[in-house]
Amino acid sequence: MKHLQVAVGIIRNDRGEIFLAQRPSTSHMANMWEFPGGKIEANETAQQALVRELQEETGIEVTDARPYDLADHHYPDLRVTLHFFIVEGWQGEPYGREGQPQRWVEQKALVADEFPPANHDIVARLVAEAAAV
Ligand SMILES: Nc1nc2c([nH]c(=O)n2[C@@H]2O[C@H](COP(=O)(O)OP(=O)(O)OP(=O)(O)O)[C@@H](O)[C@H]2O)c(=O)[nH]1
Ligand SMILES: [Mg+2]
Repeated sequence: MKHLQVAVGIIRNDRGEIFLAQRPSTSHMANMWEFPGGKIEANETAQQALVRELQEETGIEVTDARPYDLADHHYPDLRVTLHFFIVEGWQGEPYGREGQPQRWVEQKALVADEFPPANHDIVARLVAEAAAV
């Protein structure tokens, strides 16, 4: 089975809101909400892929990102390892550069069911940490 390594950015602003994008209707996990990101190429570190993907998908230049968590998931047709980063420094203003709908959501108001199954534990962790503040 194909196994993808994926770099994913949890972009958080100073109001504690997180940037979400909607996956295209024709993609894997169509129409689900996601943290922007994409596949790590063979010649890249996870961090390099993160910077490149956020440039391509949201137009921002990442200046501060730190590793947050890893998630492994087996979809019926595909295995993914997601490398999550918390992104709290960037230049520019993120937007759906590939035309995808976007929204900012308070961290404590994230809803796991809106995300692909591979994200569920991470979303639960983010909500729990927001509630603990
Ligand atoms: N970007 C992103 N991908 C995720 C998340 N959760 C999750 O299961 N994935 C899965 O990770 C895989 C790769 O992500 P992707 O489709 O964004 O990759 P990419 O930007 O390189 O896509 P491309 O092939 O169109 O260039 C997909 O199968 C997608 O369903 C998430 O929160 N963000
Ligand atoms: Mg992507």
